Amino acid sequence: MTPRLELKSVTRRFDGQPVVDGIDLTLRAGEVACLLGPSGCGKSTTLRLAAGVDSPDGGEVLIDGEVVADGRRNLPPEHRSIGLMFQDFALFPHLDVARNVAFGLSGGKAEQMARVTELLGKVGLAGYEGKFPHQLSGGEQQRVALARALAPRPAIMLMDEPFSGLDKRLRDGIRDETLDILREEGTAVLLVTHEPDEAMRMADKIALMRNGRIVQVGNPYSVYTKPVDKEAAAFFSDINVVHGVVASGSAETPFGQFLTPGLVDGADVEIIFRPQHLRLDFPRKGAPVRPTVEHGVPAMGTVARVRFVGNQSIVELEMEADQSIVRAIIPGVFMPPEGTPLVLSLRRDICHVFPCAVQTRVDDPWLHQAAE
Ligand SMILES: Nc1ncnc2c1ncn2[C@@H]1O[C@H](COP(=O)(O)OP(=O)(O)OP(=O)(O)O)[C@@H](O)[C@H]1O
Repeated sequence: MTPRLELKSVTRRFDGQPVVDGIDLTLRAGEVACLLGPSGCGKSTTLRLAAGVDSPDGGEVLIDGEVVADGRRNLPPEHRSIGLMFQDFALFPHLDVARNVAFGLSGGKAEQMARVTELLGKVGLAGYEGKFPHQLSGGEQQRVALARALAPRPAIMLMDEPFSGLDKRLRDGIRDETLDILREEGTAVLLVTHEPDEAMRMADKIALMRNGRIVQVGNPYSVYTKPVDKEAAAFFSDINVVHGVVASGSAETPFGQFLTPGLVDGADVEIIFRPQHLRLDFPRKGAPVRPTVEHGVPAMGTVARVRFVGNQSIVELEMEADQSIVRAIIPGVFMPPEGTPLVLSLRRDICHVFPCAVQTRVDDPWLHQAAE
């Protein structure tokens, strides 16, 4: 099936610097894709190139298989069958809700009003036709903006941080409703966000960006559980880092050995894991701490600090082996006193082994089997 939107090696430079640096991305009918990355990595510029409000220096933008921009020509946004929603969704203040929604519609008056009524119903604003933007809350304005963007039945909706102006409680609800409506309308969506939670919640596909490039693409589960590098792992949550040095195909750490195939002896590696994956147990008197295939070697640590944050407890521990600090997130209330000795264990299959920067990486960087 021809993708709805395709970016091929798209490049954009400002002042000679590549801000979008050879991006490849496809968006299929009905798909919701997120461009996710830190501030300044080039997400909005990529979206603007897809929209046609900016033109690429190199590469191609295709819509339904037709080249709409390639560095020489640039089809304007109004001819691309796209809907746009930006953070500053600016409704026309002097037009009522009905006329705001009908703004981009062609056809007869009755037909236009039928579509307006249909969409206002969908966004939960039936009967709001005659109100003006200043009479609406932020959330209601956002819904009108969505209805306006959807009115001409765009094949693609391009959204740039559209929910960031809304307060958090409102945001979650509107985000879900928006997604339901977009799916109902069958619109393909490219959404820009710097919030991993938002991307995980909304996207079928996440394209993680850094310095103008896409460093990883996949569904939320694979991007979260199989990060391509330490930065990709750290973008989604706090991480713990344990160091090791390669000797004969594995690295020794306080949690036992980790396999490091393809890395030369003497190479520094980092073993990455998320705090919610660290298991804590009280030591059993007289029972020795035994390694298992699944968990490797348990390590000893003592509680350095505990914070209770409502639905979970964050426990900082000092590792006995090297006095480094690791963090565990335990659901519910777990508040052992400072200085309590605990046994720390770690499932091998959720750890990621990466060589430290500047070394060459092997094919399967998230390798993590027990070496014992
Ligand atoms: N018209 C422009 N002229 C010069 N530099 C620009 C222009 N537009 C964007 N930039 C620069 O390009 C870089 C990427 O900007 P962009 O807005 O695409 O990033 P972003 O990932 O969307 O960031 P944010 O999440 O903060 O919106 C930034 O350093 C920005 O200053």
